[in-house]
Amino acid sequence: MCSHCSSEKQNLYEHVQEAVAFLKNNISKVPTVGIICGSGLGSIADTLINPIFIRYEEVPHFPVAKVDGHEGRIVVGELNRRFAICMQGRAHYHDGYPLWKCTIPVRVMQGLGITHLIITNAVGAINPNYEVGDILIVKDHLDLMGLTGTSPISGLDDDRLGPKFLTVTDAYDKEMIKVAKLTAEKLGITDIVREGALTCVGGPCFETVTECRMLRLLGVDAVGMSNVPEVIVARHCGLTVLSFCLVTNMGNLDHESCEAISHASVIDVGARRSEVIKKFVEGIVQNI
Ligand SMILES: O=P(O)(O)O[C@@H]1C[C@H](O)[C@@H](CO)O1
Ligand SMILES: Nc1nc2[nH]cnc2c(=O)[nH]1
Repeated sequence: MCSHCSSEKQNLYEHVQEAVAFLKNNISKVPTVGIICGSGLGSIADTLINPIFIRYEEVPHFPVAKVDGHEGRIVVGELNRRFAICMQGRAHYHDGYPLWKCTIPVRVMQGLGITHLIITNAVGAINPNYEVGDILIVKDHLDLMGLTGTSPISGLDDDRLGPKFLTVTDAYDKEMIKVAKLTAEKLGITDIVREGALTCVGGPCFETVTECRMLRLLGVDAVGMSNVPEVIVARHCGLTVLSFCLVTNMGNLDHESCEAISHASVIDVGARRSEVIKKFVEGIVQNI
């Protein structure tokens, strides 16, 4: 790690407080719900009434989103009689940020007052029974990055940020999952809603056939390049979490039928599902 990054990491708590103080000066009310929008899912923020926009670049110590289709701004506003804060886009590990930095927005939202966080992302399906356009409610994860030494909470050594060791077997809140499933029933979309296990890889390469087959053997249903580290940090700072993914492509499990995956097609699937996803999030927020 460069000396600049290590001093930034050592001062993470203070930096989060500075970002919180900056945003408190720009936001009139305390948000209670946070939402992180994945690739192609930025339109979730359009559901907020009387929105205020703040670009990530303006917020001290915030990591800046670098991927196309990630607007890179905070949107705050009313959502179903709640005051919500939405991250319209995120920074990824493959953008060159360490995971403790990618996840600063989670800590900042907690510092502002949210209690519940909805984390979304785009994923490739590893479970061959899934289909493009499905919504996957995450009930567990395989933290490949953490298992191999790249956890967003390693080396923080600051009790003010959270405990040194963390249980994540209960990370995916059962009540929130129940609310999400009930919302799917009310919307009549249970045929496209799945429940399963997610893994996050560093990217930015989409997986090869051999990699997808390995992930299938490891028992995951979908693979993405985000979400899991944010869930870990959200639990580290005591938030109640719901995580769901949009299946934007099938993982390639077979050399013969192998298809190229592009970021443009990922965004396109998100755009095509945007109305359903917006109603899904609105319904969930109404019932938490
Ligand atoms: O922000 P998410 O994780 O949804 O972004 C996904 C993963 C890669 O950054 C990109 C691939 O298309 O979209
Ligand atoms: N790792 C990974 N991330 C994705 N995000 C959207 N599709 C994919 C995929 O196939 N693999």
